[in-house]
Amino acid sequence: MGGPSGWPALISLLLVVAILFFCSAISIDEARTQLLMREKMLQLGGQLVLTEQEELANERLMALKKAEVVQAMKIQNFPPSIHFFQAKNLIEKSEVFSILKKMPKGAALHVHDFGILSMNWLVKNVTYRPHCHFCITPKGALKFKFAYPTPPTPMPAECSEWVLLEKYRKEMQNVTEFDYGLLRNFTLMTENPEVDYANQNIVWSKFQSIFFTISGLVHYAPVFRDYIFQALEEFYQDNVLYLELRAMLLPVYELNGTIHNQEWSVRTYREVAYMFAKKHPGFIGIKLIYSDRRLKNVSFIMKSVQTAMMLRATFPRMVAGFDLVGREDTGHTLYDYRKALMIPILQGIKLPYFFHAGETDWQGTSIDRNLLDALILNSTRIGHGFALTKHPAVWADSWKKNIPMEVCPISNQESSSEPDQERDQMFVVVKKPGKN
Ligand SMILES: O=c1[nH]cnc2c1ncn2[C@@H]1O[C@H](CO)[C@@H](O)[C@H]1O
Repeated sequence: MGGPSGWPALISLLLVVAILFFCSAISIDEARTQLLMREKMLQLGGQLVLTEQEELANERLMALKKAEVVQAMKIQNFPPSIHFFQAKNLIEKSEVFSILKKMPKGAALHVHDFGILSMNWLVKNVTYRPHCHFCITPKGALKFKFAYPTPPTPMPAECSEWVLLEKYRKEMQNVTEFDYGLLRNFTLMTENPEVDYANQNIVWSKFQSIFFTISGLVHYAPVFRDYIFQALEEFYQDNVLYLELRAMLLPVYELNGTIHNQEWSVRTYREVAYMFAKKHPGFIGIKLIYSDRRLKNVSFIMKSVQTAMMLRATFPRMVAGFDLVGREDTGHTLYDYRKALMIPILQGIKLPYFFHAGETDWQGTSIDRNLLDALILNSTRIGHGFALTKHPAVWADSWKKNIPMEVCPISNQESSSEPDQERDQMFVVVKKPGKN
């Protein structure tokens, strides 16, 4: 009997269904909003409360960022997901980057003495100074030396005869091309990183040869001063107001061959930073983390630890502590050096450590255990540390002990053969253990 009398029932049934449908739709939206809110709170900086003005600035920045992401999706080319050497040009064109460049950074806490400025300055400024000589080692590496008169020819096993660069350039047809060639010798930059740096041995070997090559330029006393000043200038342009530098304090030389000691170098860093601060409002200063190479035998490292203690006692406001640098995978472990690294504590002297540790993919090896020893030796901070994700106990304790990780995804990408792996681990490391 489904006559007209059945209509109201049908209509109410439909109404119930419609209400149920909309209710569940609303609850889906609500649930999503809630989840999104929770995730936002868990994000880095998610609990920051912005002022009205900051909110406005954030909205503008996020709008620009979204536009860049949309564009990247369209052309399927997203700079953070490609190799830095290929992405650098794109990054430099980004409006978001130009804003980030101006924003206050505070401090740069992990930089190395030899890699703190644009290498083009070395080519265009330093190699054009008078008395600059070069020679070529049997392995094809360039070596530089400022000297007057031209130094005697080295042993053939060491280097070719010294060539005065000024004279060499005068006789050259294409100086621009030569200078570009120099620049290629001073940086890792290449168009095909995946091909040119097929494994980590190749990239680290080029990396070391760059430091070898520029060393003779940077350690010439008049250049050394200008080098520090120019580096601070470049950081200041990026709004970095304080730096802690890993410095090996290698001998600095004068034109007549006089060689300066490590105290001289620390004093020079101090003088230049002071002079720089006078001319640049807001600049705070620099500190040095005296560093030695983890290739050396334990007896040498014992001496370096003592040097670090001496330098810190002499320059307590300039020398922050000690670190070991160089490729972790092929170097000595912190455990190998335990006798040296325990010297300060056994003498009741405080020498803060800033160890590179966990800059390795080789899980379960003795190198991978560096993170354990960095923690046990109370490292003030840990350099890189991307292996931390494989050490939940160390991760938890370093969080408890307030030991920050100094992260640099671009460095990890450059020194790696699997560009994205370390970078992805890095993003996890900056979070609290066990959190997303
Ligand atoms: O990311 C790094 N990990 C370990 N050592 C490094 C890194 N970058 C530079 N150096 C090392 O620091 C010294 C110059 O101060 C160089 O020996 C170089 O190999």
